[in-house]
Amino acid sequence: MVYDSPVKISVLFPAAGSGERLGRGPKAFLEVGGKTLLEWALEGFEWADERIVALPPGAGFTRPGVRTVVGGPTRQGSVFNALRVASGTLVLVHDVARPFVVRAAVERLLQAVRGRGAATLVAPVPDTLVENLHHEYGETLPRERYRLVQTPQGFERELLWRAHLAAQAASTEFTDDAQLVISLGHPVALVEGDRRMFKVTYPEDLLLAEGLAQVWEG
Ligand SMILES: Nc1ccn([C@@H]2O[C@H](COP(=O)(O)OP(=O)(O)OP(=O)(O)O)[C@@H](O)[C@H]2O)c(=O)n1
Ligand SMILES: C[C@](O)(CO)[C@H](O)COP(=O)(O)O
Repeated sequence: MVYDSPVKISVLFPAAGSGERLGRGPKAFLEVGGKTLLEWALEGFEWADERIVALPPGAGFTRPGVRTVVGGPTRQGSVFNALRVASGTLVLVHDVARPFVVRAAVERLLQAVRGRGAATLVAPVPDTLVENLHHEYGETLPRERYRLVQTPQGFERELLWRAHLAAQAASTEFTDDAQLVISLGHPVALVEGDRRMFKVTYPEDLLLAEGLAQVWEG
């Protein structure tokens, strides 16, 4: 897609998860390096025209220039609630569970979204990849064929909206927005991400995040 003039960009932040695998309550309000994960994620997109956060039900958060909505029971539901009030031509969706936002990776993503209409950051698989065969070493998979999916993911807003409406009509649930768009038959470009944009998922990830926060230069 070629855009004649600068386009409005909305960033949606699903932040309504319960953080079960971490076991410390909703992750959005956990602190690393003296800031909550939500604050880290928002700061990474301060340049955006519009930022919309889907909060856990009952949670309060106010910040000038940031809109909030109530999240849904699933990540997909939370993104849907934010998307329905978004007004940008392009929309990025970014997990607040990924506090470290690498600007160069986001720039690469935006360039792909402008050209292809849909793109996601991905990272290589660093280790040998093996099938778990009832707790025994199964078949090894050719890791160069696989990628770990990161966020942000970016889309033309109209395309993502149609994908969410179709999934809702079919009662299908996906773990990310790329799969929603693919289910409409639209390809999603893979763009080199950055391993620092890891998802804080398990307790030990908090230690890694704390260490990275100490040396983070934005
Ligand atoms: N109902 C939900 C579930 C998840 N999320 C968000 O989606 C992202 C996905 O990350 P994940 O690690 O799965 O977060 P949680 O769902 O909180 O973690 P867990 O699955 O361990 O409960 C997070 O930013 C999370 O806040 C959301 O907005 N609404
Ligand atoms: C969107 C995502 O971050 C891509 O890796 C991921 O799927 C979300 O986390 P979940 O644990 O699947 O909810």
